[in-house]
Amino acid sequence: MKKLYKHTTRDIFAFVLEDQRVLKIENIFGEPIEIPLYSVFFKYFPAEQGLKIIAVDEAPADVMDLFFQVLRDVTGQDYQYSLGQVLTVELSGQNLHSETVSLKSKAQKTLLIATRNEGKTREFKAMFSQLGYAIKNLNDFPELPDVAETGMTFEENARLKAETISELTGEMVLADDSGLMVDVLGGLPGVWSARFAGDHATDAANNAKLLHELASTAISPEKRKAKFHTTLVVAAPEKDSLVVEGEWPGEIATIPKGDDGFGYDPLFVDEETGRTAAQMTLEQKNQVSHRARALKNLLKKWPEWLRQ
Ligand SMILES: O=c1[nH]c(=O)c2ncn([C@@H]3O[C@H](COP(=O)(O)OP(=O)(O)OP(=O)(O)O)[C@@H](O)[C@H]3O)c2[nH]1
Ligand SMILES: [Mg+2]
Repeated sequence: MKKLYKHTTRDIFAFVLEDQRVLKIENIFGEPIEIPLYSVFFKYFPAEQGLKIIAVDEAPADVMDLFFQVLRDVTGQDYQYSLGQVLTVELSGQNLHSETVSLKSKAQKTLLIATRNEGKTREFKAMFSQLGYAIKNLNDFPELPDVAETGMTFEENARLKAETISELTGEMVLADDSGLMVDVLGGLPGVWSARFAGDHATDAANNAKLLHELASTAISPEKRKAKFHTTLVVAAPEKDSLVVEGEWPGEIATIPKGDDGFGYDPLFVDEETGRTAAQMTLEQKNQVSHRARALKNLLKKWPEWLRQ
């Protein structure tokens, strides 16, 4: 039996079920779906014996309704869902036709991030693997130039990095410009975070300078309020770039704590938990960080932007 679920407003989309098993997911032309549009929302990870579907929250309500209709048919279970939640559904091997395996390679995409910072890249790799994307950075392309960060704002610098590399490669490119903003320093080091203690400064030198700057002026915790900021820009040929932001509130510790992370992580205390970012695992930091929040905002807008 072949069952067609036709999307009400986007008629390129259909889910095809055979004998109540997920046989394949294809568009109305019978082609396997490999467009990234909804793969951002619904990701199919064939586990060894089954299929794991992760639905990220920001799909339009009518798409979610369709998705749940399919899930109910396939599993016989009623899944509850609320906005802001990430839903993971695992279907057992017997429910699946082996053809689903080919979906993975079709859906697997690579995204180039215009950064040479391996700390950022590690975080993006973990976040994007949830969405079925592999990540490359500029260290994988030694022939590509360093883009000078001559802007005065995070957005200007992120645009410079994303748009320059996209023009040179002809590919869609994501760039991150981020930094630490300390209240009592009027938002510094800000866009100069990587260069606070001078060009090519080490993380240790930047951290030492920050502690030095705060030593006399900011004794009490209220005076040490700060936030991490990220601006993400996605650039692609012939498109206006997509720009989103994310912020993480906290304060600056008086001594470094923790060994994980990079940059100012040992000095940045998360407002909620009182732990420094370097005392968090990668997974914990990726739940709350400025970068994670910016990515969440990106996912809200990305599919619509890709369709334009
Ligand atoms: O402790 C930290 N945890 C973080 O999560 C974080 N995110 C940013 N930063 C700091 O801000 C600079 C960004 O500057 P930035 O965006 O120009 O990046 P970058 O120069 O290191 O690499 P690139 O992406 O430009 O190649 C970085 O170097 C760090 O000092 C962080 N510090
Ligand atoms: Mg930089």
